[in-house]
Parts: sequence; C-alpha cells; structure tokens
Amino acid sequence: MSALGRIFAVVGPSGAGKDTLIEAARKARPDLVIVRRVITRPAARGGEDFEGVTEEEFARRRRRGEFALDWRAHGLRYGLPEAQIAERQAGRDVLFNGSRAALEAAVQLFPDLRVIRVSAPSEVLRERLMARGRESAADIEARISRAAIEVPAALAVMDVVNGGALATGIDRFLAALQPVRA
Ligand SMILES: Nc1ncnc2c1ncn2[C@@H]1O[C@H](COP(=O)(O)OP(=O)(O)OP(=O)(O)O)[C@@H](O)[C@H]1O
Ligand SMILES: O=P(O)(O)OC[C@H]1O[C@H](OP(=O)(O)O)[C@H](O)[C@@H]1O
Repeated sequence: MSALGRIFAVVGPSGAGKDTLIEAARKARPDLVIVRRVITRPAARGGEDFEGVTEEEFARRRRRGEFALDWRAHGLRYGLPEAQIAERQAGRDVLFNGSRAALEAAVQLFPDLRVIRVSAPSEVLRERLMARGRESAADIEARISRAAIEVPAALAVMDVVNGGALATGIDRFLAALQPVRA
C-alpha cells in the first residue's frame, strides 16, 4: 500500500493569482492531482477549469455525499469531489483552490492540510480583477472587501507573495509544493 499523498489548500484574496499559479503547477508537476471544483457558475472560457452546475444539481450531489467539502462565497457554491480527494490514498499529492472562510472545516477534515497563502497588494488586486474582466465593477469591489479575511491564526501557512513578476510568483509557488528537507 502507498503512503498517503500530501494535501494542499491554495488560498488568498481574489486576484492574488491562485488559478494562474495552479495552472503553472499543472505544467511543471504533472504528478499533482489538481481538484476540478464543482461551482454554481456558468462555464466560462479561460481561467479555472471547473464544472459548472445549477443550484439544483449542486444540492443533489451534496445530498448524495459526492463532495468531501463545500462552501459558499460570492453568492456561489463550491464543492470538492470526494473521488478526486481520494487519489491521496494512492500516494498522489492533491491540491485544491480553497476558501479562507472554509479553512477551519477543511482542517477538521484533513488534519495534515498544508495551506499555501497567495498574496499581492490590494491596489494590484483591483487592477488585475479589472483587467481580467470576469466580474462587474460592483462585484470586483465586493471581492476586494474580502481581501482582509485572515487565515485562522492557529494554522501554519506557507506564504507565496505574487505581487510582481509572474515568473517569480511561480518559482515561489513551486517551492512551496516541494517536500520540506529534513
Ligand atoms: N504576477 C502576476 N502579474 C501580473 N498579472 C497576474 C499575475 N498573477 C496573476 N495575474 C493575473 O491576475 C488576474 C487574477 O489572477 P487569478 O485569476 O489567477 O487570481 P485568483 O486568485 O485565482 O482570483 P479569484 O479568486 O478571483 O479566482 C488574472 O487575469 C491573471 O492573469
Ligand atoms: O474569500 P475566500 O473565502 O478566501 O474565498 C472565496 C472563494 O473565492 C474564490 O473563488 P473564485 O475562484 O474567485 O470563484 C476562492 O477560490 C474561494 O472559493
């Protein structure tokens, strides 16, 4: 039997670059299982690879116990399919794009959770969200207002600052995914 793979939650404010860094890790680390989230958002071109479902379908899957963990944010529901998390059992490292507000619940479920916190200055967040153009100006302001949400103080986190050149952010992110040397 293989040892249990590691499990990583990538968190941080909207615009910090979580999806961008995760996509870079997908190329650099083909061994990683990157959880494909189920979200009650219409499928969009570009950005995160997720499964878009209706509220009804989300609720149905939740009732059937298909999600290891789920949460609400930005008026949307997000779920992590249990079947993908279970890849850990085969010794594979698993990574998911998480919510700071749902980290307490995540740690209850995965006591060995490794948290990677991605950050960038708030003026940079706003510029990036406006350039990305996925949300309205009002939605962008609502997202910026969540920028100050803290990771629970008791949790150890690995910080990845992605406020400047993307290549630097990617290097830092890949380093955070490496096993710690004894
Ligand atoms: N280091 C960087 N330099 C310049 N632009 C960046 C950098 N990192 C990410 N971006 C851009 O910023 C925007 C936001 O990045 P991304 O969508 O990855 O953020 P996110 O943290 O996943 O946000 P959300 O939580 O809203 O999904 C994207 O358009 C992305 O291309
Ligand atoms: O603000 P907090 O609670 O950390 O995160 C809330 C949610 O916002 C982001 O989703 P999206 O990719 O922007 O839809 C995160 O991935 C998370 O699911």
